[in-house]
Amino acid sequence: MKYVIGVDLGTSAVKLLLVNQNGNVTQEVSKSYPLIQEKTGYSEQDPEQWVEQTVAGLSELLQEFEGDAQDIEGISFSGQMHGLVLLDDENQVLRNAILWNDTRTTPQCKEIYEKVGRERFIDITKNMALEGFTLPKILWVKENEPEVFNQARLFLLPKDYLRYRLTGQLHMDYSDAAGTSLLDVSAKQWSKEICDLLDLDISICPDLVNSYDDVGSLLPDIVQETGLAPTTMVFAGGADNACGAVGSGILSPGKTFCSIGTSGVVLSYEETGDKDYEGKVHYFNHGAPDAYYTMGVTLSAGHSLTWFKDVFAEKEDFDTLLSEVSTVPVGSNGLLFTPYLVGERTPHADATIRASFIGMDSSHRRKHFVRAVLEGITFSLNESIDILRKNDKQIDTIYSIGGGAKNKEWLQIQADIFDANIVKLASEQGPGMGAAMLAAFGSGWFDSLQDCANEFLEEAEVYEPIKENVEKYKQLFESYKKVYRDTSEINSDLMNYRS
Ligand SMILES: Nc1ncnc2c1ncn2[C@@H]1O[C@H](COP(=O)(O)OP(=O)(O)O)[C@@H](O)[C@H]1O
Ligand SMILES: O=C(CO)[C@@H](O)[C@H](O)COP(=O)(O)O
Repeated sequence: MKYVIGVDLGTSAVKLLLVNQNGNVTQEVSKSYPLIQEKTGYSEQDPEQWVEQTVAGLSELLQEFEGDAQDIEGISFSGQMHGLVLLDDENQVLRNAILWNDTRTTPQCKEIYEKVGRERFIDITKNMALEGFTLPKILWVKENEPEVFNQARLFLLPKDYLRYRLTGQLHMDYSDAAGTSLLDVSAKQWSKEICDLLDLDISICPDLVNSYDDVGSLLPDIVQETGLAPTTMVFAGGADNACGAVGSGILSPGKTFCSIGTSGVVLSYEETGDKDYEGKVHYFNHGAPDAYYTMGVTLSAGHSLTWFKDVFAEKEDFDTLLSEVSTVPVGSNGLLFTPYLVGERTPHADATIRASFIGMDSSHRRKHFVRAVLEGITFSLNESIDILRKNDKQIDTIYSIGGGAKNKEWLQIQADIFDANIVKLASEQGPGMGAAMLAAFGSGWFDSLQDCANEFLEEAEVYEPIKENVEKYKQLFESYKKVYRDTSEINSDLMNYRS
């Protein structure tokens, strides 16, 4: 039997999947690393920890692997998007990586619009200038840490740095490059115009490759440390959402997924890169050949539930915390939650907004808060679905992936709020599976990613919307949307009290 490995470099952990030629996940390893949050709005990680934990995870995987290491033909990567890794002329990391959920760069986003022009910027990058994206982070370092910036020769994204440390080769794939705000998304090339207008040397941008391209082999010391074979081919991989799309079969028009990980994403396949969504949703290059996708992002989706658990139920696991959700009625007895713990992206690009519980009543118990958190996260994702539907997308079936797809009640809540059939796949590890599929396709096992999806992906369960709940949620969604409008000014005042 032959195998491939999918490495998903997530925000909370790196997850490794060993997948055989039939698409079965035969081994899984997960290794976590911390976030570094020095101030409100800051979110960083030490790239060295990504490398250490991935190498440790690969060694563990290989120790337990009963086959011959040479049977593992390929490895590829899925990575948390947008994170800035700056390298000097000896390819040494210059500072901690600044991550996708770091929102310190509001002034730099303004500067981008001032110098490039909002319309022109969206025309080239197909996206708004958002705090989480990479370009404003580069400008922040340039302005705030000139001694660091002056040494910077190249920037990479998280999984590209990890791959560099495993292979010694420097590249970035199109799907991840699309999230930097420096790529001309339709033309698939770095934008010299944006670099020039912002006084950046275009040589800071790495060489571009396809997600399924063979980019070299493992370094001898990595082979030795992990037990992998030197013959294992390394494929570039892609942005976690592009890989999630591959790994849940979003490979043709009309297909949509909802992913609830640390962030939450609603993503839909696009055949071309030339539609005009005016930046209302993200519009990026796919991991599949010549394809694109649109998506809306809830910054704090699973993160809201994790936050609630850490603060109010530290010692419980998610299954215990969620065990009473089905005993709470639709609408959590009048308790509403908005998941803006770290600001928001879609539909409100707003780094200042913060979360709310509205409607607290002395009858409410912890279980009401838990259901309200699940409903609030799902309402937020429904705002993205709303935008896509208003742009003539037909969304009647949604593939649900990520940690949030582990809970049956939550899957039913998704079906009822989205008013769509929710399909849970046999593996909810979309991005890791997508990375493995890129390695399988790159290794020549299949003629196309679609053929690979036909072989690898299996629908496990379908959740249908319950009419009565759909109606109740439709009304509540209108109240949910008012919370942003009515709390944004208060939250902006409260900024003065945050440190
Ligand atoms: N058993 C569970 N039931 C419901 N939600 C869960 C469960 N386990 C984890 N989650 C949610 O999934 C999130 C993690 O999802 P994951 O896809 O692993 O994230 P990431 O790739 O961002 O690290 C957690 O933040 C949590 O909210
Ligand atoms: O910023 C985005 C997408 O634009 C996030 O989706 C990140 O890519 C990280 O996601 P997770 O760690 O939640 O998977």
